[in-house]
Formats: sequence, C-alpha cells, structure tokens
Amino acid sequence: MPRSTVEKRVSDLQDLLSQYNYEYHVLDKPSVPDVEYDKLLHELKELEEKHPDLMTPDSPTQRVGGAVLEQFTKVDHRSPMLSLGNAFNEDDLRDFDRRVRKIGDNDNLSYICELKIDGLAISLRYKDGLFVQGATRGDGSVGEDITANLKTIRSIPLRLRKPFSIEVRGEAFMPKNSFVALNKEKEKREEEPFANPRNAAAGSLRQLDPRIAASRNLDLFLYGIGDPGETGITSQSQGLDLLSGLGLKTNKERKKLNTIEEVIDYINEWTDKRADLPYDIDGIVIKVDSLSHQEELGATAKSPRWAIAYKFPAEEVVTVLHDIELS
Ligand SMILES: NC(=O)c1c(N)nc(OC2CCCC2)nc1O[C@@H]1CCC[C@@H]1O
Repeated sequence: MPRSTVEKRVSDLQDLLSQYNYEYHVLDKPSVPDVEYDKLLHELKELEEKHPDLMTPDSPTQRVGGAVLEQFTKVDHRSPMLSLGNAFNEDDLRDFDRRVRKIGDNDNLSYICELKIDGLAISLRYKDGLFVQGATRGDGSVGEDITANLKTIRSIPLRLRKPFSIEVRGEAFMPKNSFVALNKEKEKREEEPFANPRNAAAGSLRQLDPRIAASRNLDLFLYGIGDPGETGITSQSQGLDLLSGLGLKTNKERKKLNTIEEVIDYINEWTDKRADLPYDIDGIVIKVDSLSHQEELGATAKSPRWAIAYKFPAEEVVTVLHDIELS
C-alpha cells in the first residue's frame, strides 16, 4: 500500500475503533459485534507495528502499556478532592436542608441527587482533549499517579470529543459480576478473595503492572469538574451534561429535585432498586445544584456544606449457620 493510503487507513481505524469503544463502554449501545471490533483492532496493531511513526498516544492500541512500574509517583491536586459529610436518617436530611436554606436565595433552590458509587475516587486530567494523567484521591491534597492503570479502563476516552483542557473527577468501581468472577478465579488459585467490589477496585488500581489492572474489567462514572470556573457552567447538572458531551461516562440515574421531601422519596426508591444495579452503591449524594449557591455555602477543610451523603443502613449480614447440632 502507498504511504498515504496507509496513513489514511491507520487514522480511519483509530477513529473508528475509538467510536466503537465509546458506543460499547460509555453509551452501553454497541453498533458492531465484538468480533468486528477485534478484527479491526488486530489490523490497526499490525499497521502500527509496521509503521511505528503512525502510532499516536491516544490510539486504541495504547491502552495497556508494557512497563511494570517500580512505584507510583505523587500528584498534587490543584484543588482539594473533598470528602462528604453523612446523613443516616430523615432528621439528618431535614437538618441539612435547614442549614442550606439559611444562606442564599432559597425561593428557587434545587438539589441534584446522584447514586453514591461505592468505589475509589479518582481524578483525570486532559490537555487539549488528550488524556494526560490520572490519580487517586489520596488524602484529598496528594494522590498517586495511576495513569497507566486508568488507561486500561475502556470507558475512559483517551481523547475527548472536544479539545478541552480540563480536570474531571469521578469514582472507579468494579461491576458486581466482575467481582464474583474475580473471586472465583482467586479461590481456584487458593488466593485470598476480595471482601467486596470496592476493595477489589482499589486493589486492582494499586497494581504496578497495568496488565493486571487491564484484566479486572474496571469501570468509572465521572461526577465533578476540578476547575469548573473555566467551563462557564453555573450548576452541577450542567456540569454533568458537559462531561457527557465530552464523551465521558456519567451516571444516568441522577435527578434534579426541588424539596427535601422529593429527595427522601428518591432515596426510598433507590433503597429497594439498588439490589438490581450492576454495581454497588452505598448511598445517595445530595448536592445543591447552583454553583453560586455552593460558593456561598463553601466548604470545611474536609467536606462541602453544599452536599451530603445519605448512607444506606449496613445490610445485616445473615450468617447462615449450617446444620449446627443443637445439643
Ligand atoms: N461516590 C460518588 O458517587 C460521589 C458522587 N457522586 N459525588 C461526589 O461529590 C462530592 C465530591 C466532592 C464534593 C462532592 N462524591 C462522591 O464520592 C465521594 C468522593 C470522595 C469520597 C466519596 O467517595
């Protein structure tokens, strides 16, 4: 094939495979069967091996880097990755609502409710649309650089749909069925199984060999923007729509509500429905939607005054006592 034809074929394959990956892992609506994806990926790998100068850092072939790291380097978060205060019952929620309504214009106060994904908080940095660095939350100010492991998560685009320079935040997690399969594997190898999907996700992202992380079927939902000022958004709900428009995966169960009573209804709805989700949630995050109202409320050193996490009661662990002979 003449050089220009090869260049065009490689570029077309990179775009096509990135689009197929987006449809499958972000939209959960694949437009081609896996076998078609695998065939094209194989063709691209071969062409890039023959013409290494055509391989780009955001090529779909570049998700699993070769090098096993010695250690993780530290990353200073440009703005702190806060944690959340907890609410355990309706009174706690009404107290939160009263505190929020003390400050700011309350006639048009609205909340946005998000499922609280039970995983590991992470940060992704994009420069001119290209994924350049990923880090754990760490202590909120300093995290660990796990870029190589995050690149293996198929729902993380290696290039945004617009050339934004932006830092986004979300929760990496292991889906329930991947957790069950992984523990079956571990038991076969007589290895210690993980206690829950959250530990499995954290353990997988702390692997120094990216090939191990790549084998763990991790996923991720984005829910925040580290530097919202530069994007022109005025609310959390607009921020989530912006993330989605950039090709990032956000959780579709979010809901904008106007009163704490509606929030309590939403919480009751998900208390039952959560068992049917393909991933673990440990609560519901309630956020004041308006960014200017968030600013008025501010944050303590640890957590924002404009958000709270309602935590589901810990499921009573029923240990079935097998055939105990009661003497
Ligand atoms: N786990 C989640 O699904 C989640 C969420 N949907 N939204 C937030 O918003 C917080 C982040 C900083 C201020 C508000 N935090 C979440 O998880 C937190 C992050 C750090 C500790 C918890 O995992």
